[in-house]
Amino acid sequence: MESVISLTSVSRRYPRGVLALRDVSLEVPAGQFVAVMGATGSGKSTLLHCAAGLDRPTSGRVRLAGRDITRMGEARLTRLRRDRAGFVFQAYNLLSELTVRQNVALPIRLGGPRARGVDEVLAQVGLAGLGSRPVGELSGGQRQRVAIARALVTGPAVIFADEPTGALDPTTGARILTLLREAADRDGVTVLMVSHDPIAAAWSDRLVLLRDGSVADDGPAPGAAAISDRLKSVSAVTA
Ligand SMILES: Nc1ncnc2c1ncn2[C@@H]1O[C@H](COP(=O)(O)OP(=O)(O)OP(=O)(O)O)[C@@H](O)[C@H]1O
Repeated sequence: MESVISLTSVSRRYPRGVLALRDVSLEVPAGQFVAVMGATGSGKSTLLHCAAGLDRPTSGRVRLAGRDITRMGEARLTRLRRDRAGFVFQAYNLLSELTVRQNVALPIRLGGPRARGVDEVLAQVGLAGLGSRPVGELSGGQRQRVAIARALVTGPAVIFADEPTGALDPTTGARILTLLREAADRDGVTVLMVSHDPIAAAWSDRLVLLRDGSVADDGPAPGAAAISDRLKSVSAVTA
């Protein structure tokens, strides 16, 4: 089966010469939950942005949900992201004056597919009673659940998550990770998550470790303690 995320020999050089990704290849099948880790500056966010079509590689090829996005025009790319991808970032990216229900319905208001009912996804993330509350009144964990509900409402092929639990306490973070795990297991959504936290990464199926913009290790995710050791060994070589 074709990969939902496919990077072939992707490199990304920023202005002023920083080579943030070096010849990265990655194939992620449907329903796989992948954690990307590495020292600060190793290229994690750049990898996620290139995979999601939020940034363009300097060389190499990117496919997303079966489409070659390497040279796709901005308008088509925006529609593809809207229709096939969900985003859960640390800063939530929610509109705090709008209600929970309005935030979740936003991708549909913007023309995305109405794959799921708003109330149905709110129930799935445990926010059934909070639909009419302004997002500005919610806790961090509740806001992140709104972000996940909003990501799920269009029935995406993939969810891109950048430090989704970075601002949350461990218990609240575990609830968010349970929801991402469920999206992969129950709905077959592919999840690509960047995280600094070995405990968060231990929820994934597969761990990709970056070092200086290259894939240093790629395999089944072990437990949190082993992830922490691997991360240290990968980061130590850089230092
Ligand atoms: N817009 C940009 N312009 C120039 N250089 C950039 C830009 N964004 C990132 N970089 C550089 O590219 C490299 C990789 O950055 P990236 O943000 O992908 O790393 P990261 O692993 O996500 O880091 P962190 O864990 O600190 O978020 C770093 O050296 C960074 O300074």
